[in-house]
Amino acid sequence: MFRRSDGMCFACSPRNPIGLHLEFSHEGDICRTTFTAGNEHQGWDGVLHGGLVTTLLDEAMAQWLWHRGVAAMTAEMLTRFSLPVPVGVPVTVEAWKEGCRGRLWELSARLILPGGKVAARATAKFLTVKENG
Ligand SMILES: CCCCCCCCCCCC(=O)SCCNC(=O)CCNC(=O)[C@H](O)C(C)(C)COP(=O)(O)OP(=O)(O)OC[C@H]1O[C@@H](n2cnc3c(N)ncnc32)[C@H](O)[C@@H]1OP(=O)(O)O
Repeated sequence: MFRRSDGMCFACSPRNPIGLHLEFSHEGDICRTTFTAGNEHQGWDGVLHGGLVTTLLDEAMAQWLWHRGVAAMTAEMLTRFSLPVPVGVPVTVEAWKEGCRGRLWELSARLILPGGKVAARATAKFLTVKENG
């Protein structure tokens, strides 16, 4: 059993002082957010840390599910980093469903740079979990 978020989600809570403060919109089958990384988010100079690229993709997929009333946890995730993501520019992250079988959900996500190039892609499996409120 997992408790509902107490509002301190690192990725999406507006209350988390060190969080990413992501806000999501939903259009058809796509869940979308934008994010501009700061210097505090970099690994290599000027480049968003890969772990945070994965966080953005993971959260977008989780929010696709959450928006539809599905409480699920990431059980497996594969990320392909195709291009460095520069800090200081707004990037777009999109997620969508690939399939569902019982408790198992398969989703994909991508991170798009200004100009339209895809810098990272992910596929993930989520498992529905029980919430106790
Ligand atoms: C306010 C806004 C908030 C917004 C939303 C909240 C914020 C979201 C945050 C982003 C999302 C995250 O990062 S979540 C955090 C990162 N993830 C985690 O910490 C998860 C850690 N793992 C776990 O707790 C667990 O392994 C679970 C819950 C994922 C699954 O455990 P379980 O429920 O006991 O299920 P289990 O018996 O292991 O598996 C059930 C069935 O699924 C199969 N199965 C298990 N894993 C896989 C897999 N990767 N691929 C295929 N199949 C799998 C098993 O073989 C089994 O098949 P069969 O025997 O039935 O045939």
